[in-house]
Amino acid sequence: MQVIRDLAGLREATASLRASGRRLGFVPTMGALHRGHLALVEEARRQADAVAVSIFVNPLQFGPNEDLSRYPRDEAGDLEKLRGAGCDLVWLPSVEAMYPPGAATVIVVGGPSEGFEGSARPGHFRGMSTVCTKLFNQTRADVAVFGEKDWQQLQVVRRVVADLDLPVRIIGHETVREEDGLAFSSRNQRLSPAQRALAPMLARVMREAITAMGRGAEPDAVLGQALAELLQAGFAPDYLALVEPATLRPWPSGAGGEARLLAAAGLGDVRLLDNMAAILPGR
Ligand SMILES: Nc1ncnc2c1ncn2[C@@H]1O[C@H](COP(=O)(O)OP(=O)(O)OP(=O)(O)O)[C@@H](O)[C@H]1O
Ligand SMILES: CC(C)(CO)[C@@H](O)C(=O)[O-]
Ligand code: BAL
Repeated sequence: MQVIRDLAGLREATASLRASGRRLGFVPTMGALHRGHLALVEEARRQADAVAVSIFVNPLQFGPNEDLSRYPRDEAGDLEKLRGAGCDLVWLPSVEAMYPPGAATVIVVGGPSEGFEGSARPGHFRGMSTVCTKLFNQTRADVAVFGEKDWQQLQVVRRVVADLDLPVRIIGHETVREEDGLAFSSRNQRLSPAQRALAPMLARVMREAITAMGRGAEPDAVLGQALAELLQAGFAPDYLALVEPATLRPWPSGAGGEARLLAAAGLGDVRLLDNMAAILPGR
């Protein structure tokens, strides 16, 4: 496994892969890797001949009062896990290499970046879209794999790639969960034992709401009740909303079909995200 820290080295390594006719799969991450990330690496291996993973905690997608300085980091552990997962190349750029003095271009996305995480974290999707566009250009990957755990992010990336005609195919991979249902997330490490014990309730309440709505219960009433349960249990819920899956527009009242239920809830200073498909019967 090659570990590359400078752009010239990356260009050389990816050019030699392409010269040998191999298709490159790519998994962008912010490190502190867990089983969710490793599932994306396996998916990239299925989709391509060689796999590159980037580890870069992107300052541009964190707001001034967010957890950039507290974001978990474990480079040695990550490299060990990636070796075991059969990754071919790890791209570890520095902040200075990614954003040299004078850098002044960002990607601003409308549509699916509006609302939800876009409202809670102003500038987040601009920073995420900018770094992903740069990473796609730096690696010249054929395929990139993203987790459905960050559903809105996945839709925003698809929008950027379509709108800017970027020559990379985006694949979404289903959310990987702990046995108790909690979606793996690097930030889970920052939950106290009591918060960690409570955290799976978010997924459970979402599943129960989806079952009730699937049986015809009125979504507003079901989601209102679910929010109240989360609040009562000690979460600070931000949203629990049914949306049209690709555009993230509000799901039309009374419509049937496959909606997406999106949720974000604070537990201490950790923001938990989750989402699930919801099949609605229509009225
Ligand atoms: N549980 C999971 N299942 C599937 N994909 C995941 C999971 N967790 C993260 N990913 C995906 O891994 C990629 C890198 O994500 P990132 O490094 O931010 O990890 P994370 O666990 O989402 O961290 P965070 O705590 O910042 O949410 C993203 O495409 C993300 O959606
Ligand atoms: C895609 C990403 C690596 C861009 O920094 C990040 O948003 C993430 O880890 O999901
Ligand atoms: N996992 C999404 C990236 C972020 O929270 O900044």
